[in-house]
Amino acid sequence: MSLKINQVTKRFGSFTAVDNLSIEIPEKQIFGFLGANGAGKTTTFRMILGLIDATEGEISWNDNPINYSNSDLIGYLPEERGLYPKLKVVDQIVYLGKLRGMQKKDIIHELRHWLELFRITEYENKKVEELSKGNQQKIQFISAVIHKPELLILDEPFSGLDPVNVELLKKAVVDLKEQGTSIVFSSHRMEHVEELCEFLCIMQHGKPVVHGSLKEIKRSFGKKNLFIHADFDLTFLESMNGVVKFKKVAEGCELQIDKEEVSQQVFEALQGKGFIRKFALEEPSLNDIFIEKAGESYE
Ligand SMILES: Nc1ncnc2c1ncn2[C@@H]1O[C@H](COP(=O)(O)OP(=O)(O)OP(=O)(O)O)[C@@H](O)[C@H]1O
Repeated sequence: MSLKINQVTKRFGSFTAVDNLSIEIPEKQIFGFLGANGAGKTTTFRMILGLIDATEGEISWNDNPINYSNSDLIGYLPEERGLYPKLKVVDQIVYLGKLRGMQKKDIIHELRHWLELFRITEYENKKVEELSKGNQQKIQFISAVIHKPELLILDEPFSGLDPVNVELLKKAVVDLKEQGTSIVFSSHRMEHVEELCEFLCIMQHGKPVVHGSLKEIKRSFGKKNLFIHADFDLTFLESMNGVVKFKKVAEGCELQIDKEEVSQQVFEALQGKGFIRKFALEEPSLNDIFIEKAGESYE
């Protein structure tokens, strides 16, 4: 079971928004779909959902094309949130659940479970417009998962949430994955992707520039980060061979080095110069990788 996007292109007139994209999204995983503004993420989501047609190529779920007969297997949190402001939360979710073919009593049961999980049981009978933006977003999330979809697509699920609510939603996403849901989500916040995703794809101008497992992507990037805190001036490291980036920070510096062995040379160069409080070699962050691979249009 997996989502297959096979040689998919989407053109709007002469503009190509998605350019011959082929990826397979593994089942029961959380897959990160990343890219700068305008890279083609939402367009891809809309094609997966069948809201717009691909100009070329096919998209399938478990080897079946996605159409009206199986679209209930998918849940979608759109980037442009859309709830009915005048409806009560309960009426809103019952309405959406019924559209998905559910019975009212099952919808209410599921809704109460989610309201409890999100700590907003008191809003069941409130109108959507009376809720804060963050709480409305939780209701929108509930509307995407109420029918227990096999595949859940979340477009920027954490935007506009405070840190406590980000954690609540992250936990909900991880729990759904553990229960067997396949999840694809887009985010501009690399730390969320790093924490949640085992697999990811970074898009640029409609094409994937990085694609695979997070571990493998980090390993193959080659460069590493070196964090040094010392009570003497470290500026001389900037011109060392193998040092790609140098950033001065309050307690020392952060270096990007082009291979692991350079850390040994840096270590030797520091000897006898004074007291070193920290010397740590770390994997590149996803943010480093994103900026190098897709940063051009992000800046
Ligand atoms: N209906 C449309 N007609 C014309 N161009 C469109 C249409 N929908 C999207 N585009 C263009 O396609 C490109 C990709 O847009 P898309 O919304 O998929 O990007 P995105 O990666 O989701 O960006 P963001 O991070 O800003 O949400 C953009 O240049 C956008 O202007």
